[in-house]
Amino acid sequence: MRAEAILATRDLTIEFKGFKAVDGVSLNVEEGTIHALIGPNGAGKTTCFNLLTKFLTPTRGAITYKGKDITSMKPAEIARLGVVRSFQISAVFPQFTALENVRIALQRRRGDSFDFWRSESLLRRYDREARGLLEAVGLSEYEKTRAGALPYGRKRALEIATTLALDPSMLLLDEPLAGMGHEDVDRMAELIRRVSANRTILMVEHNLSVVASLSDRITVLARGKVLAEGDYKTISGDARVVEAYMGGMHA
Ligand SMILES: Nc1ncnc2c1ncn2[C@@H]1O[C@H](COP(=O)(O)OP(=O)(O)OP(=O)(O)O)[C@@H](O)[C@H]1O
Repeated sequence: MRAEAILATRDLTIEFKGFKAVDGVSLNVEEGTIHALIGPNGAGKTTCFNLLTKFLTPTRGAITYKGKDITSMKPAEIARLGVVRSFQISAVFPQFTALENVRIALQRRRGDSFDFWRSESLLRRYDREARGLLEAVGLSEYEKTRAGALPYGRKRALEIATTLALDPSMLLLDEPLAGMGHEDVDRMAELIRRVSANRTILMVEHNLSVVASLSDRITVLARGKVLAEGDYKTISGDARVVEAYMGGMHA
């Protein structure tokens, strides 16, 4: 039996001066799954992602989260509902340590004041939870390292930790593996799998082998439209998908 759609779009469309970058997309992301959005360059993945995360406003169509219409909400409003975009929203402060960054994110979730220079004792209360999150993303040994000094892959893991600090029920990941070497790719893929427990994940990702191993469901976009949808076996055996990727793939 199929799970319920937690995030859904209907006829989602955005036009830039008459050009439809996303054209009539209807998506159903099921609760508790890892759902990937893939497609050749220029397919409309980033634009679609920006629509879902409310960084762009659609020309037409609707987006619902848990049955609630979120089409005209702002990123901060959907974050309060539990839909959080990693990387862009979860800014990491380079001058603070990994532990401090997670503490600040926890403080933000609680809505405490930002004047952390005055409230060292208050922040100590978050230490235990922050350490737990650092451990969850494999960064325990880096807790005292300034975020700016972390190696690239570790920095992105820290971004995941600061996002998890907001306790999202749905995590939207924009190319989580971009720019990573093999070792970091494996580590991040494992991390995504781990944090997907009790959560829904939607990710735009170019690394097809990781998409294949992680995703429960994949939507293939091409020229702004949904070309195919299904598990990896289904979409990789679809001649239209193979054709759309020819010449445009960078996995
Ligand atoms: N603000 C904009 N104004 C005009 N055209 C845009 C705008 N944003 C995106 N486009 C166009 O929409 C199309 C889809 O772009 P988008 O970046 O969403 O594709 P993508 O699938 O994410 O590509 P890539 O894999 O290269 O990142 C492209 O042709 C792009 O040039």
